Amino acid sequence: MSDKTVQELAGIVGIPLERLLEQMKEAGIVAHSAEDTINDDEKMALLGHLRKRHGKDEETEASTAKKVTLKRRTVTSLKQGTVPGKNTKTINIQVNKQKTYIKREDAMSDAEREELERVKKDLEERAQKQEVEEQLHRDKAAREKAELEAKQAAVRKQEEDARAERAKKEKETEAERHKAEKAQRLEASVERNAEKVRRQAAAKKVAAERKAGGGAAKKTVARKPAVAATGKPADKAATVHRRADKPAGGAKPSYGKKGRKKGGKGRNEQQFIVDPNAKHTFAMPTEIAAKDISIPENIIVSELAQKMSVKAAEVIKHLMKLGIMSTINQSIDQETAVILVEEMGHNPIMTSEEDHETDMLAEHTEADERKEFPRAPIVTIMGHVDHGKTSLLDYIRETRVASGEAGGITQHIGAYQVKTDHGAVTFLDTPGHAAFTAMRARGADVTDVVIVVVAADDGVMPQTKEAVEHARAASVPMIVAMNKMDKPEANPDKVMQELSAIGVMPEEWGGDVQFIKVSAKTGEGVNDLIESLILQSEILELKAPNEGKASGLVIESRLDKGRGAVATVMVQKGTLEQGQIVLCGHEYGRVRAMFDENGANVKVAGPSTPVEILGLSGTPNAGDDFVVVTSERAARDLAEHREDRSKLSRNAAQQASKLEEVFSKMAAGETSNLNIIIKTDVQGSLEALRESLNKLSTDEVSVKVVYGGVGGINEGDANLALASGAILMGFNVRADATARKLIIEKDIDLHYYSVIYDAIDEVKKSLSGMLSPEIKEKIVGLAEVRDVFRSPKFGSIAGCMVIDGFVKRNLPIRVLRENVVIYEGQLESLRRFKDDATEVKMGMECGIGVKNYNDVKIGDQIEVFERFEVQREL
Ligand SMILES: Nc1nc2c(ncn2[C@@H]2O[C@H](COP(=O)(O)OP(=O)(O)OP(=O)(O)O)[C@@H](O)[C@H]2O)c(=O)[nH]1
Repeated sequence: MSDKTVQELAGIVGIPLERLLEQMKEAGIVAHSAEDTINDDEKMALLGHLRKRHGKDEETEASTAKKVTLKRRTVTSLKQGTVPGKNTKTINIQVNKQKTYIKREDAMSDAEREELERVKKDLEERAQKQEVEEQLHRDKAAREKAELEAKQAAVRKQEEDARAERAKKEKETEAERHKAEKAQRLEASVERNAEKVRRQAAAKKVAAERKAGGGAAKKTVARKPAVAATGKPADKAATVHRRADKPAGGAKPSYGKKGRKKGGKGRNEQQFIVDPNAKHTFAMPTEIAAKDISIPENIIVSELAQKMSVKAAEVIKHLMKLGIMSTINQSIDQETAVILVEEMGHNPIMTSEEDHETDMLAEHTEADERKEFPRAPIVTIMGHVDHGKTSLLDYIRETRVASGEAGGITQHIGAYQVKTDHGAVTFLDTPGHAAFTAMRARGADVTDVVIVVVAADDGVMPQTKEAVEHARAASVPMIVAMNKMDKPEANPDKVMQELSAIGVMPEEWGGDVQFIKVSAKTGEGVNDLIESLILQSEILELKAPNEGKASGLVIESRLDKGRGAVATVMVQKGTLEQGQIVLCGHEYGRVRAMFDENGANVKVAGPSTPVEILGLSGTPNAGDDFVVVTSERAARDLAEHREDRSKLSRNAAQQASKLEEVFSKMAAGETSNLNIIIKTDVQGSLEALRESLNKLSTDEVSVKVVYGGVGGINEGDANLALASGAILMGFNVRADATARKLIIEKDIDLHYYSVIYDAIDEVKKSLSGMLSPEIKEKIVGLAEVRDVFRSPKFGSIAGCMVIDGFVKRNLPIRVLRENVVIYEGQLESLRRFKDDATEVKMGMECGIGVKNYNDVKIGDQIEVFERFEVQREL
């Protein structure tokens, strides 16, 4: 190692010159400037000093071995000799090995050592610095924590103070409220007592006056001074009135003998201030207090009035303002009621009857949180006429049911269950689309799977397509049964082709519909069909709870002589037990007895089981739901509620057309809708007219026959025309007297026709705005046939009474029987008391001879009319 200047050493070690000089100074090495040299000893001395300063002992350091020498000696023996075991010589061979390990440090160059030292020192300094920093950090954290805790304590204290303050205030307010209430009560009590005193005084006065008037005046008058003489009552009266700041005499007449007695008994009267001038007044409310009025789907006018605390007449008046004529017992729909309630300054709250019913039902039925288990599929068979639906059902029933159940089939009910090795299948024995759609129309989707039966010898027919459509519309999976496979002409491929053409793709062709070849005659494939049904139900994962109260649907019902109402129900959930109370649509009752499809008495029925039940109050409709409820009373209430609801909705439906019409007319204008009511003499004309008129609808105008019927026009027809804003058309029929009155009164548009073409032509022209001058008929008079005479000259002569207008000779007439035109012709003779007459007025009798008509009868009417031309206005 060579000597180096301080400057060079500082460069090597990598520390500032000043610092090195300082450290050298501390180590006792004399060096003043950068140019001073520093030898090896001095360097070592400096290093030793630095180590010492950093807590390391030079000696210890020095004492640690810098070199380690390992020595090993091995001795081996070698035997020498010709004959083994004799004259042998052993030679020992010793091998000495020595290995010296030198500590790496010692092997370092000075520069490297210095470098190492420098790094060490640097690390040490950094560690020191870090320690100081950490200490500072710890101090800071401790300070912050203390501060935070202090703050939290302050906040807690503040909160506690606020709470205490609030509690104090509440206590005070409560005390004040109590005080105020007490004061109020006291005041009210004072007022009540004062009122009592006033009333008593007044009553006494009246009594005294009456007595005075009835001869007892003397006595009363005589008593007065006596009372005054005692001083007592007078004093009391004086006390009372003194307090009221009124002269004592004011109350004098009120105190007779009785008054004194009373005064003596009850001291209350003296304690209160009485103002005889005070009057009990009633201030009329000046504003309507808006109420929340709950409005169901339909509400009776009187009920609505009651809810708003007004008279029904008031409600009717407001309805009139809205253009609605109603009576007190009429039901109005929710929409109208809402408008009305708002008009009358209240807040309408719409409620749904369904919600109400659901709430009512929920109280008495089972909440649906029950555990579900797999159930049997419910199957409907559909298909074209004569394709074998009934035969297939019969085959299944006969083979399965008869073999499985003792006693065979004794009874036929609308559904039955067959048991198979793989599980049960329930068949709805109502083949055909009508039953299926009728159930669906009632919202009863009871079917899980549809079997579409197609005769393999016949192929896809119109009703097959319809069946497919129905199954699709109901989103029910289908299985195709290709029936009559026993027939030689059976062609299943054709069936598959035809069905796939309408989108029913067989599984074997890559579709999702199972096609099964069966024969209802031989039974071939029926097992496969049932198995595929079971498979389908497994795919559908049909499940239902089989415990708890039952619910389901009515399949059919009938009235049986001796047994009363009999309903076949399908249990969908839970278990139905004999003796339970059921609600079935609008009917209810205790299940007196239950029978299965074989007529065997059963006590319980689980999901997918059809049973016949006895004990209902009436026959429910197919598709009605049934539920088991807790009590007969609840069942009756619910049944009545449902009955009311349906009545109300029937009423409302009748009215809805009227209301709708009012609004739609306002919104769409007069020409957008042409409603027509037609009455005809025969059904054939009605259908022809209805069809032709409905076809006249265009994009701009919709022609709608809102009602059509056979027979004369009656009051109901006129009312309906009024309600629906419809025109009335009589085809060879006439309006009766009451209808006529209403028609005239309400200015209803009535048209009579005798030729269908005329009716259609007129409507068509009026729609296209091409109205030609109109030939109008005016009925000028009406005579009623009271007697019929035979005249050799004129044939039958009708002895009539003119009941309306006048009858004039030479005018055309019509003969009406029960308001239906039976003859149209000419008046041939008109006589009054054997004299010819030109005109006979209302209220007079006359004899009418009708040209070429001899069939007139008592009770007929003879209508006299005239024709004239009217220029149409567009
Ligand atoms: N050969 C043969 N004839 C069958 C088969 N299935 C039904 N038939 C006959 O086909 C005819 C019609 O059968 P139904 O069961 O009445 O047919 P359906 O579809 O119920 O007829 P509707 O009730 O009128 O719609 C009857 O004469 C049955 O005997 C079958 O698999 N093979």
